[in-house]
Amino acid sequence: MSTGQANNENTLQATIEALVQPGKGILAADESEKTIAKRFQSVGVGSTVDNRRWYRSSIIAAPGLGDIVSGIIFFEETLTQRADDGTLLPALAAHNGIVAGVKVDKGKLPLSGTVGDEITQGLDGLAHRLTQYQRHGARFAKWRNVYHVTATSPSRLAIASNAEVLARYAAICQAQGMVPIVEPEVLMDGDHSIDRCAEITEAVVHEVFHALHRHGVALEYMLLKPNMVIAGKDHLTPSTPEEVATYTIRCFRRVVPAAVPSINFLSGGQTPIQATANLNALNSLSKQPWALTFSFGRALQEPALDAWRGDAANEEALQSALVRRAKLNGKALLGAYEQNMELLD
Ligand SMILES: O=P(O)(O)OC[C@H]1O[C@](O)(COP(=O)(O)O)[C@@H](O)[C@@H]1O
Repeated sequence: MSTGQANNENTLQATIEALVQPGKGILAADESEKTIAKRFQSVGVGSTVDNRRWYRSSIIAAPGLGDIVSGIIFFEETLTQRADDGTLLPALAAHNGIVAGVKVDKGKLPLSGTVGDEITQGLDGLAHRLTQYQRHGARFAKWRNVYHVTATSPSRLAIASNAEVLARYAAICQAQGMVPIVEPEVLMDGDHSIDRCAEITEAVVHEVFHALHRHGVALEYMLLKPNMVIAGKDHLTPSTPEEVATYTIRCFRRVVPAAVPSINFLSGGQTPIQATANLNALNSLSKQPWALTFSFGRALQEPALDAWRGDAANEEALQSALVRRAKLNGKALLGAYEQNMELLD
């Protein structure tokens, strides 16, 4: 092994140790411009550069957040923004005991040759961008692929080509000393059953690990950010936490190698309470080879956005709503969350 490779491995290992800590998870605050505009609109706020800067600096600085959140995924723009007192936001995160990462994909496009499938773009120039992100303090990266579920989708082509792209991204990150978060998201949109979600998730994640192997990605130095196995939002009967836990664990035991240190679930449109209850059920089963934790976006931020509603005077309420939700998820990591905790302050 060359000295460069050994240095890289030491860097990757240090980042994994900072991110994968008992009782902690990751906060996803990397909404693209279109997505953050939707989230802000839901609480009557316009998505200006300064509103995004102010809101994100408030969540990053939330007192006590670092006790439950080991890392925050930033959107590119956030890396170079400053808090009101002039502190750069990655430095603010470090000050709160939190590692900064960054979303590096460039969104999705229709996948030619398919009906309704999409492919994520952003590989061109990625190595160069990573160097810049690292200079701004990012130590890990995230790339999201999406898979729509219908009776005939996703196609084999979508499963194969998205896996290839995700593996190339992960290999480029590791070569630069950045830990990749690998996110294949089987969407919850639709009326499909939990069995259909399990079938697709198993095929998708299996293909992703096959591609990661082909590209020589070291599984010890990556994190997986998948969907939970759950029925579609419009399915007649919603999945119970016990069903979600049983199906999810069965699926991932089949296709995720034990070398992966941690599975950090996305919330995917589950309500905050539902996501916490499901995470709790996942951690109530027998011990698994990987940590089972969160990398929630909406399920952590919804209460904070609601408390804020665009008024700076609500900063304390925003921050305490976020930390409260994070703490409830912290309980879920121990399998110690109970629904009546929602009523407590
Ligand atoms: O804005 P985009 O690129 O569509 O991403 C949407 C969001 O999906 C996530 O990957 C998962 O978020 P959720 O937990 O809200 O499903 C976030 O990291 C990201 O902000």
